[in-house]
Amino acid sequence: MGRPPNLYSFSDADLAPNLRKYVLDQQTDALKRHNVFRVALSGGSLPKTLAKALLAPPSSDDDPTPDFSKWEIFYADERCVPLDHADSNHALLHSELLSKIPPNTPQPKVHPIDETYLDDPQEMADQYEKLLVSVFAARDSVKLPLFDLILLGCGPDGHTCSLFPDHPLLRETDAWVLSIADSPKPPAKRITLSLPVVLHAAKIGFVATGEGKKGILKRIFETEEGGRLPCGLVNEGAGEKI
Ligand SMILES: O=C1O[C@H](COP(=O)(O)O)[C@@H](O)[C@H](O)[C@H]1O
Repeated sequence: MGRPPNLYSFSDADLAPNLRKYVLDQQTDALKRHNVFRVALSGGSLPKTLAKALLAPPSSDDDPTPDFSKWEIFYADERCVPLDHADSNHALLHSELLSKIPPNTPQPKVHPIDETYLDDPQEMADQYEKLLVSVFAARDSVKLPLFDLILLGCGPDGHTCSLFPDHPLLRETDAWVLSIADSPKPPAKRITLSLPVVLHAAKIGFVATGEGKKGILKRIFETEEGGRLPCGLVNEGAGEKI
């Protein structure tokens, strides 16, 4: 078991500045380490919340700003749909955040899925894994990719990425990227980072907002069975890497 997670609770008004500080602190650390900030982002409610945090004007001259020219963005999970489809996590991030980064400023490098493989989730996962290998294991072979930050959502059933409760994918130990063709939440076909990849990240942050998340957070943190839900497994397994 890793370190117990830090839990923070904010009013709606305070979430954006605090999330901004958390993300930009990770940006600062990553840029000091290797002059690039490699993040994996979830879909669902996260892109909107993140956009609100990152696109706000700095509150003071000392407030760090996102240096998107140094960002490399990957997807923690993605649905096997076209990149402009309403169900696409990339489409969501694009409409909420990417499209709003001022065009006259340097843009992040974004790694969406390859649409060639929409009908073949396993091939899609293999291709995304190859992409991760080319980025994270270009010079040395590594057992797992080391993201500087993975930002996760928490579904009302305790799923995170596209790792669902009691699903056999939770037991996968080798692959970096997995496919799922029977997601209980539509669309059925998706790809997702594996649990070992998520747990290996330098920093992992869950962002859960709104009344609707109260019940599942209670289950995760206050019941024994909550520890076996995907979100609970991340909490149990994560530890400080850097
Ligand atoms: O299907 C998904 O759901 C989770 C949770 O979404 P939320 O709307 O409850 O925040 C999300 O993190 C994941 O990326 C997405 O594919």
